[in-house]
Amino acid sequence: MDEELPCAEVDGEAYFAMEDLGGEKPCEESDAEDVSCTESDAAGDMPCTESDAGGDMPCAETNPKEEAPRAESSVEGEMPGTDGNGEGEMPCAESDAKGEASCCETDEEEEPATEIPAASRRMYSISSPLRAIIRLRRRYRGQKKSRLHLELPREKPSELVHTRLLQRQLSLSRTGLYGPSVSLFNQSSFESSQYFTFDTSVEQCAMKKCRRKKNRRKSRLVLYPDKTKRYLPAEETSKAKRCLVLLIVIIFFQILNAIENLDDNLQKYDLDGLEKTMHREVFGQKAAVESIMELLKDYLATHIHSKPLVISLNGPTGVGKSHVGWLLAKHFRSIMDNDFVLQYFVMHHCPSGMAPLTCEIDLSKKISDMVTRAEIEEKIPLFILDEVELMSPVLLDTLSRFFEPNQTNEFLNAIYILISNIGGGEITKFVIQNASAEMLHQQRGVEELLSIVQPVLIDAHPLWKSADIIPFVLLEKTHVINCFLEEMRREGLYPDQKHVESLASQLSYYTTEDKQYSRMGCKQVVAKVNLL
Ligand SMILES: Nc1ncnc2c1ncn2[C@@H]1O[C@H](COP(=O)(O)OP(=O)(O)OP(=O)(O)O)[C@@H](O)[C@H]1O
Repeated sequence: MDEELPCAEVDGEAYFAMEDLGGEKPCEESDAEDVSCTESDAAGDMPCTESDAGGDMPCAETNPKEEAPRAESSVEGEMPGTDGNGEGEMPCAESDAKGEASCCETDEEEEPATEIPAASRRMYSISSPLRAIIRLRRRYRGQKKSRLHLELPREKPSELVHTRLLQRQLSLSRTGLYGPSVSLFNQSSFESSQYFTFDTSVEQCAMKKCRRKKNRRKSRLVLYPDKTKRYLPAEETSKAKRCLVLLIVIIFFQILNAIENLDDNLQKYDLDGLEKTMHREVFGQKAAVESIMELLKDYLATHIHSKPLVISLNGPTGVGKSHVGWLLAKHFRSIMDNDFVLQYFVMHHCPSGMAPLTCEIDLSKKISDMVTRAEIEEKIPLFILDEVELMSPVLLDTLSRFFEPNQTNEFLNAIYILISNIGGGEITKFVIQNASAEMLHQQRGVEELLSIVQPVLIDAHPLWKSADIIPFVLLEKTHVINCFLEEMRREGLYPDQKHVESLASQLSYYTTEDKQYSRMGCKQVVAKVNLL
């Protein structure tokens, strides 16, 4: 028993220790130790006997795939020679009976007959309970090994082998079964061999995993720095901001409403219709008509003004100033009531025999009453003052006070049309001198003409400083013919072209190189037609 017990304890470890020392030691070498071979067979988890049976498998082949089933079979007690032989007999006999390539059967065939009985005898000499303990211990170790494989599933097969070899080396060195030389060898090889590196790598791997986890936690902390809030700031509702937005919206709608009101005013006064009428019935004064309509459109676009609109129609006699006055009065009377249009003729309303103070009071009363009524009804009154050149300086002064901007609103919302032939001589001279040039009917010519006429008017009275001056130019012969045709149609006469031309030729003209300008305009046309 002294020799058998160590053998029983050594079991698989002794065998693996020999493998480690010898590298790939064939089974015959391990079989040289009878006990180890027999125990391996008895346990059924040692591959050495199989390699012996095959004769070509090295003993170092510790294929886990082959070990696992053997361990299971041992646990289940299906190993031949133990469970099959219930009396504790060697499994070899039953294995032979079944015809299976059992390990012991192979040993018996290959090993000398003298050695087999000795080994069998030693094994048989161990009592059945002891062998059962040995078997249980081996099964437990086998299960432990298989558990180790499951714990390291990603390791490569070669690395697994090295790991197991290292574990067994350490086990051997602890037990001291192979003496101090073996322990020393294992210790030195463990310290200097490549296995140490591998083993360390396993630990490093575990360390790296731990570090990775720590890093992950740190990275999460980085996402939420200490001085940063970890929640979205609550939106503060500012009342001032709401009020500002409301104010902007109100202003926007007021602007929109004002724009619509502008269109409403233009439609209310039908300025487009007025413009068409003016272009149709006023001859030779295209620039003047356009200027008048532009001023009216600008002023009548809104009801709020800083000063009244004062338009001064100036030009020589008979060119259509009063005619335009009549057309404006007719149009605005058709749009508004007669109460908001005043035509003031100086020779008629303030004759030469009347006291200037009376004319002043009368004119002031007429204007004040009309603007007051117009303000109540939100309308803009129109004052057409003709023959202004005949007004006394006192009346002009009175009139000028109504043009000032520092007044109440009702006086600011009014249109004054001043008709006079003041500056007519300067306009006639300018037109004759520039007859050949086309600038007369262009903006540049109008501006130049204004620069001549305006000083003359302001010199006559300062009220023209606040007036928009519209110069009426001389009418050409073709315009005079049109005046005849229009007047004959108005009187119901047949407009014979040759007759009209002969009538027009009876008037006097300013003759230039290629044009004829009527000296009296169309003033004599009415009288000539009345003679027909
Ligand atoms: N440009 C014109 N287009 C159409 N008709 C005109 C034109 N000019 C004058 N007439 C006709 O001649 C008549 C007299 O013209 P109007 O009274 O307008 O002249 P005026 O410029 O006012 O001259 P005055 O300064 O002497 O009063 C008008 O009744 C009108 O029929």
